Amino acid sequence: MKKQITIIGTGAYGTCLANVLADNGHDVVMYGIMEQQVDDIQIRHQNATFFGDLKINKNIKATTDLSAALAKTEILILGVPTKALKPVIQQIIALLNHKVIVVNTAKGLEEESLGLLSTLVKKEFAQSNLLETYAAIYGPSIASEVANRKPTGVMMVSDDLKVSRELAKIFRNEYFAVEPWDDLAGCEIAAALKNSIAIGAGILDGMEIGDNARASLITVGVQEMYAIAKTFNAKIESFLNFAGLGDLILTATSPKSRNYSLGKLIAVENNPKQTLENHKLTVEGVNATKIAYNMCIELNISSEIFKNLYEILFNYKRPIILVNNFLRTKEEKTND
Ligand SMILES: NC(=O)C1=CN([C@@H]2O[C@H](COP(=O)(O)OP(=O)(O)OC[C@H]3O[C@@H](n4cnc5c(N)ncnc54)[C@H](OP(=O)(O)O)[C@@H]3O)[C@@H](O)[C@H]2O)C=CC1
Ligand SMILES: O=C(CO)COP(=O)(O)O
Repeated sequence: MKKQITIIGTGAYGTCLANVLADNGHDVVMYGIMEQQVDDIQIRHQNATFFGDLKINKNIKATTDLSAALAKTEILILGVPTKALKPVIQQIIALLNHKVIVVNTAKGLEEESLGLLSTLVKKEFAQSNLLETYAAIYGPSIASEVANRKPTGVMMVSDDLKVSRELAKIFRNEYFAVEPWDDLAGCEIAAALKNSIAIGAGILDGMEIGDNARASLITVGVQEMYAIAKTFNAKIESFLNFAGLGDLILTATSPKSRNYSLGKLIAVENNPKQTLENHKLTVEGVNATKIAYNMCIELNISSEIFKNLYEILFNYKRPIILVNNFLRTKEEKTND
């Protein structure tokens, strides 16, 4: 059945999901703050900021009027980065007058409470009684490939598998495979922390340390990610599926990933402070590293990758420290 879907944010991922959903015959309206991007989508059926002259589905509507964008919505997709979630939700609640299903796309964690984004979103909606269901979409899905209708596998995750199944049907098509799942904590932590590991992989590749080293870093990385996730009762199966392994492999190996690319640049320029100050793209892994580092301290988890990445990204230590330390296993440290 045709759904009324609103996408908040006219960024790369919001736009490619709008394309998937419009291809599936749903009514899609995008809300954006950049007039030029909104006009590009509404009038020229493209989003040149992210996808050059690629034409997107001409039925996608776009507006800078949030109230109009929310008027008929049944499914609200949050397509903004983690740091914008809270203010955006507050704006939405002030204008919304009926219940909605919320699907989050942001890959991050909550800094203040060292907690999950699902908890943050549900808490923000709690007083309003406007949240019907919360779900999130995770998996290896570089936006430009999805926009070009290249085969992609993702997971639709909520607390209730039945709800995930219903939502997955709305998104699924011949190029966009959507697997329903019910482990929000596991998928959220995997989705957020793979971005940090991708920065680490980029650093190693920028220093031309080798393929063995990259594979080893990814392996130790997934162990550190899962050690944190276990404390949230995450399921190992989440880490063996698109949200975990799939997205980690993609983001930690593809030059199309902004996290991986930032890591590479940090290594090549060898001046983390300057590289980070000059970098303007959305790179969720920087803040995720700070949160993971603090989680590890709080939860008493040993972590060479998050610790050394934190030193590089926040104390501007030289990237070589990651190379020197990431293979210092727990066993070795016990024998020190
Ligand atoms: N790109 C990808 O391949 C994928 C991204 N994701 C995740 O999706 C999330 C969004 O990423 P992505 O789309 O790539 O990011 P982009 O930087 O491409 O887009 C983010 C969009 O959100 C807009 N925005 C920011 N703040 C607000 C606000 N307060 N109100 C309305 N719009 C706002 C930005 O506008 P402005 O430019 O004006 O700031 C921009 O248009 C991230 O968490 C990312 O990790 C998930 C899967 C794949
Ligand atoms: O999450 C992504 C792909 O699944 C996008 O990764 P980047 O944010 O590193 O570009």
